[in-house]
Amino acid sequence: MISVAVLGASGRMGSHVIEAVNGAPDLELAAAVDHDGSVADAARAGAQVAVDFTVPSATEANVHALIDAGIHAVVGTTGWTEEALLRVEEHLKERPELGVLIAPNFALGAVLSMRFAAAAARYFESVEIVELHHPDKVDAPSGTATHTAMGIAAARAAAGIGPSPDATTHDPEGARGAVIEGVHVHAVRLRGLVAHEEILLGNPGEQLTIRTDSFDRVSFMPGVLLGVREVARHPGLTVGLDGYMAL
Ligand SMILES: NC(=O)C1=CN([C@@H]2O[C@H](COP(=O)(O)OP(=O)(O)OC[C@H]3O[C@@H](n4cnc5c(N)ncnc54)[C@H](OP(=O)(O)O)[C@@H]3O)[C@@H](O)[C@H]2O)C=CC1
Ligand SMILES: O=C(O)C1=N[C@H](C(=O)O)C[C@H](O)C1
Repeated sequence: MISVAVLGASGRMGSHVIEAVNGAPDLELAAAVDHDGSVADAARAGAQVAVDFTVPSATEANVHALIDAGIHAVVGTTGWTEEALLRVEEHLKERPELGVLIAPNFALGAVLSMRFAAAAARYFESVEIVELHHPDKVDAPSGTATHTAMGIAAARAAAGIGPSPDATTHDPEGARGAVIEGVHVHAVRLRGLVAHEEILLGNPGEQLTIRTDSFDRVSFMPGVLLGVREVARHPGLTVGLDGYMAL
């Protein structure tokens, strides 16, 4: 049995994770921690792995506290910067036996979309991303879109491809969206949506669209459970669930 703590327990994701852990024969729920609790509660309860679905402003401190407490971490919370990831990597040197997985998206379709987009990006002149989410989401662009853009940018740089063509010289309202490593990202917030992303790739006379849709948060649970089961076997920092998959 793996003993699991859930941070952000009463949130939209945390409540699904609790249900998924309770339904898994090889996992047991050690602690459900919310805003008024802390990582110390997870440690006192003997958790081996903690799952964090909290808020961008809290997640880094949670991960450092989990490392100090000797608890493996599976993190879905978004908002991570390169500097914050480096700080976690540095901290893990003190506890080389621990694993930390930070995954911007646990839905298998989204994980595959990111891989497909990076593979396709070198064959198309233009690429842009549209992410679409429920209006209660606090961060934009989404962690998934940011990770997708970074993967695309890395693939294009490795292939020696420059930025997508764009004649825009006048955009006082920022209509061309955020630009992440040269890739334009557009964020839609709409009641009724859960989590969706389209990667649009264009060449003269053709377009490839890669689209992933999470219609329900149950879509994230197989990936979260994979992370919980695998994290202790992957010491150090892993960014992206694809690091645990045979892709
Ligand atoms: N990687 C993935 O596959 C996915 C990632 N996400 C990401 O997960 C995060 C959470 O999303 P979602 O569940 O929709 O958000 P919610 O706002 O529904 O849930 C966040 C929860 O965290 C609690 N919380 C805030 N601070 C702390 C803290 N310091 N310790 C413990 N709990 C805390 C909040 O409590 P209170 O309300 O009292 O402040 C709330 O219950 C977001 O960053 C989102 O982008 C979402 C879906 C999938
Ligand atoms: O807040 C959400 O809902 C989601 N957040 C993650 C992100 O920012 O990419 C993952 C998924 O898109 C749902």
